[in-house]
Amino acid sequence: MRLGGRLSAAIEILHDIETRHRPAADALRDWGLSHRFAGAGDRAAIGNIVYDALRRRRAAAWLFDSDTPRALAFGGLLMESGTAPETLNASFANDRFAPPPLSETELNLLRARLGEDLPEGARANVPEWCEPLMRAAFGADWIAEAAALSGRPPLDMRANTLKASREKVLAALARCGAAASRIASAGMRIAPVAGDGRHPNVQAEPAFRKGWFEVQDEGSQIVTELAGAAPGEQVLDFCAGAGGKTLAMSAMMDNRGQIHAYDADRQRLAPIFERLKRAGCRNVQVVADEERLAPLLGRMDLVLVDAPCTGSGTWRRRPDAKWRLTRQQMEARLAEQSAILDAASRYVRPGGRLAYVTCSIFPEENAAQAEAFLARNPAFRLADHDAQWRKRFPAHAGAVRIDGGIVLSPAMTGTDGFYFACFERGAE
Ligand SMILES: C[S@@+](CC[C@H](N)C(=O)[O-])C[C@H]1O[C@@H](n2cnc3c(N)ncnc32)[C@H](O)[C@@H]1O
Repeated sequence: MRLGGRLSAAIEILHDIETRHRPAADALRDWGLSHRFAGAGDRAAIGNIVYDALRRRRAAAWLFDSDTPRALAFGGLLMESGTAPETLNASFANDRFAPPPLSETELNLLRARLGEDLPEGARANVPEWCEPLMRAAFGADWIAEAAALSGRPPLDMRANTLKASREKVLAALARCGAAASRIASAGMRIAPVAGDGRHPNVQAEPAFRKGWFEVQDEGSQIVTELAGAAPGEQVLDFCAGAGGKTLAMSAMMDNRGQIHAYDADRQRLAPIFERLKRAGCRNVQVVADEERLAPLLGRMDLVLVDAPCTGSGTWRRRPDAKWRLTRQQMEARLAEQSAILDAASRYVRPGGRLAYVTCSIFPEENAAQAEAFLARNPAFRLADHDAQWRKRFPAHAGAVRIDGGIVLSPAMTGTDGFYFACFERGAE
């Protein structure tokens, strides 16, 4: 397919996402299934146009004074590629699958707007109602932080040290362009794709099938390292889901001690069994019924709450979720977070710790939850996060924002946005 055909496909898929309120990944997959002639390269290029349009939706809409799928697709492509509008039009010549070229009116508007500074909202590319939340999180840096959340993400992996060192995995992945990541101790990174490229399918690599590594954002690896599960400890992973952090903790514990991996939603836990087997984790017990946690009350060295949240820190990877999120949904997550924190805290032994994690950058889900938890639960006190960060990552002192706990973000740490807070239960 030529660029024009790919752009037409992206417009069709954006239309599907907008009108049927579908997740972008589902709309792309369905398009691929009904257009089998399109090769992997075409599908990747179309996916890039769709995701770029969604990541920079407000800027694209401002460029065209319109938020139709056509405006978003053209706008995202022009901004990401830096192509001149006239050059794009010229590339449609003799391409019967190309969309109608940019009209004179559109060209005139673009000529004016591409030379102007984008207004704040368009530079930030977040929904209007989220702007005060971003300001509260990052103060004067909020636009730069929001803009970094609108970029393309890298592909991050974690070497599974139960089976292989990072050096060994990097050697096995040499042709994929992976390098050691900056902060996480077992992290590896493949840079964001450029142009119409795509990341290699690392899960098809023999090293993946042998369990030598997992795909996991570096931010997720960092917060798990901060939680600090140690060999021999008793750990409860209270929101284990598919087990991303369970697996990482098992490796940190060198398979010694015990992790109890619980999730309120059985379906979410389903993939964990296969993952544990492949990764060679032998110190994990999966628990699907809350009643079965009763013997653990007051006995855990560490309880990890990887809470359900708005996911605002992951908008680079799931830009469609950015525009679907509502204040009501956020309120629902806030209520869940405080209830889960209270429930999970009951399992911490005197002298033990409770780690709270979200993949959100909004203070209401983060520092405000931490503060409210401490006010409700005087047996706990906030850990010294600055000291904790410096101890764990001495080469990166000052790389993060301390807001009650620790804030990570694409602009500060080059990772997804995450929050980590640790509460220590007093010894009795
Ligand atoms: C952020 S996800 C967990 C991701 C997982 N820890 C990982 O690293 O792959 C949040 C999880 O919390 C679970 N959850 C929601 N409400 C819960 C509750 N009341 N108790 C325990 N888990 C809950 C959800 O089912 C979901 O799997």
